[in-house]
Formats: sequence, C-alpha cells, structure tokens
Amino acid sequence: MDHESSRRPLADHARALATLVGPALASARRTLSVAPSAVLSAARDAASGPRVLVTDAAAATHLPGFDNSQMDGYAVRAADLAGATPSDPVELPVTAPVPAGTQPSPLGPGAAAPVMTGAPIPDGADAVVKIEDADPPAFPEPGADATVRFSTPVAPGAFVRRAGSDVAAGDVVVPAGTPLGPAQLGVLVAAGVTEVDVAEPPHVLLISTGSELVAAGEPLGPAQLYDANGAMLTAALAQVGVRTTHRVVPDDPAALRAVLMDAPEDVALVVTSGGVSAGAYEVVRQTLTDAWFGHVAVQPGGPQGLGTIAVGPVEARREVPLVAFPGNPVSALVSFELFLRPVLATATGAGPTLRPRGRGPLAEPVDSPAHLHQVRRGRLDADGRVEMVGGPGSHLLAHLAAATLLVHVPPGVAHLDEGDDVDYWEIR
Ligand SMILES: Nc1nc2c(c(=O)[nH]1)N[C@H]1C(S)=C(S)[C@@H](COP(=O)(O)OP(=O)(O)OC[C@H]3O[C@@H](n4cnc5c(N)ncnc54)[C@H](O)[C@@H]3O)O[C@H]1N2
Ligand code: MOO
Repeated sequence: MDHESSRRPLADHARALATLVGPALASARRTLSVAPSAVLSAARDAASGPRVLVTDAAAATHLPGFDNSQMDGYAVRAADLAGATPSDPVELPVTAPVPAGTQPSPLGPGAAAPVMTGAPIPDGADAVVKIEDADPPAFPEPGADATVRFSTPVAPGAFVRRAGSDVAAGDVVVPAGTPLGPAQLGVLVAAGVTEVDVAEPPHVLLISTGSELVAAGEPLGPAQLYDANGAMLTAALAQVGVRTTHRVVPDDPAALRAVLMDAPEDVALVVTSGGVSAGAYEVVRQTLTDAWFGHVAVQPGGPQGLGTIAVGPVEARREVPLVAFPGNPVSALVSFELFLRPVLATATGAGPTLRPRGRGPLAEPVDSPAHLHQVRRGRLDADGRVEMVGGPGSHLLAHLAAATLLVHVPPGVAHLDEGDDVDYWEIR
C-alpha cells in the first residue's frame, strides 16, 4: 500500500471526501429560530462557531429611527441663513436645548435650537451648523436669554442624519446566507429584529485515539502525551461553524465501538485522529473495516481513512460519514486544511470557503519528495519572501503554531531554489 504508485492523488482524495461529506451535511441541515440575544450568547462561546442566517431578516424600525444631528450644534431653517455673510451675519434667538433622548418642540422660523449629536432634529429645522462655526462657538447656559450669529449660509440637510438612511423599516437588513458577525448582530439589534432563523451548526463527533493520550491539565506519566489534536480540531471545526463532541479513546476496538454507539443522536459526521497507519495497534483502521484506508500522495497527511460508519445504539443505528486523519498533530491539522475545511465551510457558509492564497519567491532552497505533494509551514520574511518555519516533520507542532502560511510544493518537484516562486495558503 505504501508503494509510490499506489498512492491516491491529493485531488482525488479531496473529491472523494467532498462527495461523501458535502451531501451528508446538507441533508442533516436544520434551522433554528432564535432571538438575536440568543445568537449573541452563542457567539460568546467560541466552540459553537458563527451562526449563519437562513432567512432574510427585515428591519422592524427605520435606522436611524428619526432624523437626528450628526454634530453638536444649532438646528436651523437653512432659508433663515441664506443671506449670512461675515460682514453681515444673521443673528437668531436661541431656543431650549435638545439633548439626546428628548423629543424637541417644533422650531419656528427665525430661531436656532442647540442640538446634541444623535438628538432629534426639531420639526421645521432642516440643517445643523456645528458649534465651532457659530458665534459665539459655545452653547449658552440653558434658560439664558441668548442669541447666536451665523456668518455663512448652510445647505439644507447639512449634518442631518435622515431617518431610514441606513435601512428602512421592512427592508432586508441582513440577507440569508450571511454569517452573523459583530456588525450583523449589532444591526439586527439596532433595527429592532427580535427573532432570526439561523442554521443549526452541524454536530461532529471528534475522536482522538491513542493509549498514550492524556487530557489537557492532567498529570503526564512516562511515555504519555497531551491530546493536542482534540484541542486543535475542536477549534478548527468551530471556525467553520461546526459543533463538536470530543472523546478520547485508547487503542482498544471495544472502547472505540462504545464511543460510536454512544454518539449524540444528531451527529452528522465522525472525525478521528490517529490509528490509521501500519502499526500493530491501529484502532481506527482495525475497527472500522468497511471504510477505505490508504495513502494519499501528500506529506504530511499521507495515511488517510474515509468511509461510512454506523453510530448510535443498536436499536437506532445510523450511517454517517467517517473522516480518519493521521495522528501526528501537524498531519492532522494539515489534513483538515486540505480535505475537510473547504467542504465544511461550504456546507455551513460560516466563513470563506478557501483560505486566502498567494504566490511568492522562496527565501531559501527547499527539497521535497518528488512523488508527493509536500505541504511545508512558512511565513513571509521582511522582504515578502517565503521562508520555512521548521522542517517537514509532522510532529513539529510548535513550528506550525509559529507559521502563518502553508507552502505547497507540488508533485514532480524534488528541489526549488531560493527565488523560485511557490504557492501558499494564509492560515491566520
Ligand atoms: N511503517 C509505517 N509507519 C508509519 C507510516 C507508514 O506508512 N508506515 N506512516 C507514518 C505517517 S506519515 C504518519 S502521519 C503516522 C500516522 O499514524 P497514525 O495515524 O496511525 O497515528 P498514531 O500512530 O496513532 O500516532 C502518530 C503520532 O501522533 C501522535 N498523536 C496521536 N494522536 C495524538 C493527539 N491526539 N495529540 C497529540 N499527538 C498525537 C502519536 O503519539 C504518534 O507520535 O504514521 C507513521 N508511521
Ligand atoms: O504523512 Mo505523515 O502525515 O507525514 O507524518
């Protein structure tokens, strides 16, 4: 199986995975109706990922809700200032001030009303002169019998924020398909929307396999290591709008079967890490014998598994797709980036389908096995050239954490010189 010619090309595996997982997620899709405040509390929980709107949301109120001032200044009738010049200013009596949050009386002709930023424009007024442009350039004490002079005309509409100029009541304020980020949540609340339809994030059962694994924070015994893949893949799944139930199982088929039987009833996909290569204790491969296991012509991320497995208790068995990643941490996360992220991002609409891509010159020479598509970790140096972060080893997790790019060396290329161009994906 490990023979070079028997390796599945990267594009073939990506297609096989998308064909299996994409439709399964689409048919498992459910819609929830929630208040924006509920979306907001979900958004605080990073592990639940962004919510995506399923139905257009219409504004319940105009935004702005009323004509209001863009500046601290005087609300006036523009016609009153038409003849104002520096040598012959227009002098007007000052009415009661209008703080934000109060409904002003109408403004008659020949008067100026102190109005604060965001406060309603009095009926009758059609422009605002900012306080710096008035004479005197400071508001009188409320209740004082004051006048104010203006030495230039003002255009009708100046510094007036019209009701509905952002969105009108009844118009679509956030269209279906939009991930609800900070600005979208803000405008839903501002426009008085009380309920939205969002897609329920798909639920993935994520299983870290390995008898050597210890949960984060527990004491570490000899030959044991922390379950980095669980944390990494949970976070990676959340970024594309996926909910995760995470389990750790030892290299024991009975333990893996038990976790699958105990799967939450709405699980739409199972993702595993570890236990897929050629060792004597490959629990995933030895237990899930109906799935395809083989090598993809990529490094890291060579050993892969893909298929359909039964989950749930005997009386309520369901078939769901299985994606089995190799255990080496860099292999697991690179596999996610190459194969699963695009499919999940497309299914959930929670983020861009593809990572931003670029191409640039290498800062150093790079060697790669010619029969494999090699994915190296890199970053841009001060001159915008692509430098490697660490070597190709799939255990170099700290180097992955320090990298900002996945650098692609395609199959058929054994060596690249400094200055040769490479393709890269931006991973943060
Ligand atoms: N004879 C061969 N040996 C190996 C081959 C091969 O083709 N022939 N492939 C190598 C490659 S490439 C990879 S990648 C790994 C894949 O191995 P498995 O998927 O079976 O993973 P494990 O053996 O369970 O673990 C590999 C490595 O990763 C560590 N690990 C596993 N899970 C986690 C986790 N949740 N968090 C942190 N680290 C984890 C594990 O301790 C091992 O060090 O196989 C090669 N061998
Ligand atoms: O292909 Mo393994 O995934 O490099 O280390």
